[in-house]
Amino acid sequence: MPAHSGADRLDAASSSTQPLPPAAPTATGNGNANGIGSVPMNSNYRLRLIPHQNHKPDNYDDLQSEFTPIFFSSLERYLPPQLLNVPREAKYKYMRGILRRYSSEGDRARAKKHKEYRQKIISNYQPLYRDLYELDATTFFVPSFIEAFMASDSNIVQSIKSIMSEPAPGVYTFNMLQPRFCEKLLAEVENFEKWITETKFGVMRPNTMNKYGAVLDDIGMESMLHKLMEDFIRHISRVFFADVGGYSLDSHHGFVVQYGLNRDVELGFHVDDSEVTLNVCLGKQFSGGELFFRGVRCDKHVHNEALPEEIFEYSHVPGHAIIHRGRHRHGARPTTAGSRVNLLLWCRSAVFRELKKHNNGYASWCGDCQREKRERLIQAVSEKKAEMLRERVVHD
Ligand SMILES: O=C(O)CCC(=O)C(=O)O
Ligand SMILES: [Fe+2]
Repeated sequence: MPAHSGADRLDAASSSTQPLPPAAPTATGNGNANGIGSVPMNSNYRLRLIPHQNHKPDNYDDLQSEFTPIFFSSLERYLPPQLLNVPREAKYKYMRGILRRYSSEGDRARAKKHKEYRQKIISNYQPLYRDLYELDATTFFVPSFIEAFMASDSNIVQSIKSIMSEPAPGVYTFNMLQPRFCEKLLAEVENFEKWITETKFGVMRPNTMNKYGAVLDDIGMESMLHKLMEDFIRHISRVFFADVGGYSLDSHHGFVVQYGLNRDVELGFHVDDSEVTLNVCLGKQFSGGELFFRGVRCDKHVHNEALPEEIFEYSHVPGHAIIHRGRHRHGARPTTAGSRVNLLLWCRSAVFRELKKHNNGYASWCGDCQREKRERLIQAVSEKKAEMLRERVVHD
């Protein structure tokens, strides 16, 4: 059964990063640490289930490894306490041992190819604005966004809530990016597109649903976007999305999508390969392009009809962000005039994915799982009641 009628194609909405259904691991090798970092592994290699939140990991950018450096800085927080402060080389060897042990030959070959692909871009593409490649909160973000994260530990939840609107359950919006930052990022993306055309470079698009768009992680923005996730998005996730990993977000897929004349027109109905998705409109001027939402569902219920109260439409505003669970079914209406470019950050949690494997098919965040559970409870209560009544009749 289609998720809802009309032109939305939940079943056709496949992407290299998220065929639907079933949710599949990323095919782009872009930093998904699935299956690692969450459980004791064997007597030689152990990781903690809960990360050391206050530990500041080392930087592994300069190491020549078959794995992306961000894997190591993410994984470091899960090291056993006695390994947290040993020399970087020792931590690196330990973590590389884990990664080698728990990744298949195929995974490693794909990761190696992807690394070479990135290397090719980074050594040939000349960025337009180098200052975009390192996170600088004061030039990237509007003051209200920065201030919300400066509150003390005891006030941070209230402070984050104070800049958010919740126009529909589980969908939050807030002002985030400065106009000048949006302009520069748009120009950088245009510059990259120009380079692709001139050099005829065989670029990989963010997913198979887009013919246009660029993976920002591939052009050198991976560590900047990782910092965005670690320093800001994880805190938001802790407040609003505790049921899908909360603060444990530890890897991401960062990209832009482009719509308009000679670009993509719309985006079919889908779910993201993420626990939490941040979507920020960069501009420029456009008509249409609204996001439509149809409720949060697990794999088992992903094609079920939406309830009327789950139907929600959102109009993008340049500079403003929308954040939602990756499993919140959605799509984008046609951009009917002008040009629209959005920045997407699909944030993932290895711990959440590991724990999800053991949830016996019940997803607390899925609207239909919740309804089924409620119905089972009501059924059980009424059976108990009937039994008690029968007993009373016998007694009387
Ligand atoms: O066009 C948009 O704003 C939505 C993009 C989106 O949902 C995605 O890339 O996963
Ligand atoms: Fe999406």
